[in-house]
Amino acid sequence: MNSSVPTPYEDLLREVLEHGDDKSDRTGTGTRSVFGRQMRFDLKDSFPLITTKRVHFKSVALELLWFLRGESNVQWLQERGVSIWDEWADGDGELGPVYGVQWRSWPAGHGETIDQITNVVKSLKTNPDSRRHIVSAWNPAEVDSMALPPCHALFQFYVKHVDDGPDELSCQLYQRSADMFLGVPFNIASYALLTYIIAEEVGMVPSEFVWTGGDCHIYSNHFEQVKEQLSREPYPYPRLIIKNKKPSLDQYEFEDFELEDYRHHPTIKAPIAV
Ligand SMILES: Nc1nc(=O)c2c([nH]1)NC[C@@H]1CN(c3ccc(C(=O)N[C@@H](CCC(=O)O)C(=O)O)cc3)CN21
Ligand SMILES: O=c1ccn([C@H]2C[C@H](O)[C@@H](COP(=O)(O)O)O2)c(=O)[nH]1
Repeated sequence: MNSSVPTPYEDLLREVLEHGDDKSDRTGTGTRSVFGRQMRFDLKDSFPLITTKRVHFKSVALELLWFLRGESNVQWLQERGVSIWDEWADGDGELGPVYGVQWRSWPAGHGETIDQITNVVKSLKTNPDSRRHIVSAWNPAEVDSMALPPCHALFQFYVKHVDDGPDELSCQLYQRSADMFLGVPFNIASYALLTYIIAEEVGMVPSEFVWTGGDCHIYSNHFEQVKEQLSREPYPYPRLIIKNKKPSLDQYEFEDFELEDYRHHPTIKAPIAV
């Protein structure tokens, strides 16, 4: 491995493969798993898009924009060529009250809803030192009506003040269940991008993304793919530029983001466990 490039993702992937416990799971596929791990990614000079295989950034970005628009129907994604949620949707493309709904319109009773994203942006601007910059997708009253209960369940922002410079914004995610090969590279890039977008919105600069995982697993039908991936030399991460600031978070489009110098190894295909 190239020692100058930090590889928290590949290190955890190797740990799960070599030291995880074999375990059955809901999908009937079988996994190897460890519980409770953390990875940290610097967002200051680079963007953590995994390089040891190709990660389709367009799908990541469009999925995040779909969350930020409060959507719960896969039609919006399908119209843009993204099919990653198709297996879980019903005949009308509906997923139930998943991420976007909980982020933007958490039902609060009496017909009222809570827009957690607007609230967290407001709290970052008006009370940066608060320890309550939290967004939760885990709504116990609604979990049973979701096509899949949220895996990336809760996140928190943190602001660091710097002499002679803009405030720095960090984000930590709690992911209760982590498909290390297919899901996690998407999840890391998605929350890194969210941190860039929120930082832009509140006039700060992105600092660090901290990923905390509960059940971190590799599906048994991904073992060969993981071995291939771990035989590869990682490249330095790319950089991300937000080309235009939008007046509102749900107005961003894929074309507003530019990935620079994404050098990566080839795609590795794998079946998704449904
Ligand atoms: N078992 C499982 N793992 C997941 O990661 C996952 C779920 N289920 N269910 C809900 C969402 C859907 N997610 C997905 C679904 C598909 C891919 C996938 O097939 N990725 C391919 C191609 C991506 C593309 O063409 O855009 C990959 O090679 O990364 C990734 C994440 C993440 N989530
Ligand atoms: O963003 C996501 C969404 C899903 N996953 C994975 C984690 C698990 O392998 C499955 C969900 O199954 P559960 O039985 O509900 O835990 O999907 C992910 O890694 N990232």
